[in-house]
Amino acid sequence: MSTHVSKVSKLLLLPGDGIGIEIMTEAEKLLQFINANTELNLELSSALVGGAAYDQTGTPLPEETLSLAKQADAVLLGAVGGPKWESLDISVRPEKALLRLRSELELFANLRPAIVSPELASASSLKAELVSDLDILIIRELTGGIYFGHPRGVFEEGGEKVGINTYRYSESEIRRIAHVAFKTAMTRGRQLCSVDKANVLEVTELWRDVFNQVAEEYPEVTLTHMYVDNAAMQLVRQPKQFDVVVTGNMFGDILSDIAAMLTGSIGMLPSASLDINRKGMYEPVHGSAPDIAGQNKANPLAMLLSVALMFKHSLQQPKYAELIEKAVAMTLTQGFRTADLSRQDWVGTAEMGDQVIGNLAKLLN
Ligand SMILES: NC(=O)C1=CN([C@@H]2O[C@H](COP(=O)(O)OP(=O)(O)OC[C@H]3O[C@@H](n4cnc5c(N)ncnc54)[C@H](O)[C@@H]3O)[C@@H](O)[C@H]2O)C=CC1
Ligand SMILES: CC(C)CC(=O)C(=O)O
Ligand SMILES: [Mg+2]
Repeated sequence: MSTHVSKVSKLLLLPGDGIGIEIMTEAEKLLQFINANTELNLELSSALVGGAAYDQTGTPLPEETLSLAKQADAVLLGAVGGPKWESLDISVRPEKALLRLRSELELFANLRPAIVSPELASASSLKAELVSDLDILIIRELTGGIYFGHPRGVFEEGGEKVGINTYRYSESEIRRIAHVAFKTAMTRGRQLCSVDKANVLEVTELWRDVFNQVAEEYPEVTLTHMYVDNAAMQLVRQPKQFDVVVTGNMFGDILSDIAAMLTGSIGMLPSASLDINRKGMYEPVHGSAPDIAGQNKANPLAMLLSVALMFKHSLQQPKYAELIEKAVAMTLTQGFRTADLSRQDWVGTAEMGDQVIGNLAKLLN
């Protein structure tokens, strides 16, 4: 009998709102299956975040949730927000909780892979030949830029209201994301495209200068620069020209939703948000999808692929990341599709999750 007891990994599950709850149910099923059928020892706990937390505690990010997140080895997040909380002041809206979590956990590096499996090339918004075997990675700076800069707010000025947000990056913030981007590019195709708006925004002129300086430390990587408006166009014109794309917080938010459609659906794009030690939070790129919430229609694959990223980056178990990715690919090859990927014969959120777990079971045997 084996006496080996593997280290306990403490995972915090934050379902949040809308379809966040449904897709997290599938992630939890997957994790419980792994716990019961492998040598891994995963300790799962859940906490409130977003609108659900606001309704129960009066704040979208209770101190208890933040403290559990800081103690966890990794955090999984579903999605936050929805029409119910849209009239609240921005300072207490569910989305603010997400920004604060990212900031408090210092998760400055957000990796958003857009990978097109051959089975889904026909589901893409582009012609299949433009996207088949596409594998690009968008790296988004996640704790700076216009979502965090000060001053911010709505002020009285000259007898009218003026709304202000500030696009701010320090040299050190740019340098640390640049190192992540260059190091990541070294592990892939060694092509790094930095996206900015340096023709009009001084902050991104600094961004470009710092990237050029850091590039000298990575001579094997080819660095190019592109303006964000062109990058948005190029992503849908010829996406395979990109390998790794790195950009600031808001540009990365927008470009990753565009990249999602190359894969067929925003329900396919996972993400990893990492701190300097690769401790992280893992969440799909999409939001709480109020239009389909509670209908068993959400695609859970972005969430399940985020679990795979967690095994790869925070738990140092690349074998399980690969197994989950394979189980997802098998499920697609078998023809299973949620409603976002197929007009007919689609399966619900729970059935899709069950199929992935069934395939994982086959791979483990
Ligand atoms: N990370 C997060 O928690 C995010 C939260 N939000 C919040 O979510 C709420 C809704 O935002 P929207 O702008 O509508 O963006 P969204 O990403 O929630 O939905 C956009 C569209 O994509 C569809 N969709 C999204 N995820 C899907 C999935 N897994 N399967 C199938 N279809 C899916 C939705 O049905 C909708 O038609 C807002 O309150 C917003 O602030 C938005 C983006 C990210
Ligand atoms: C609260 C938003 C910034 C969330 C979002 O749209 C994202 O992270 O992609
Ligand atoms: Mg977004």
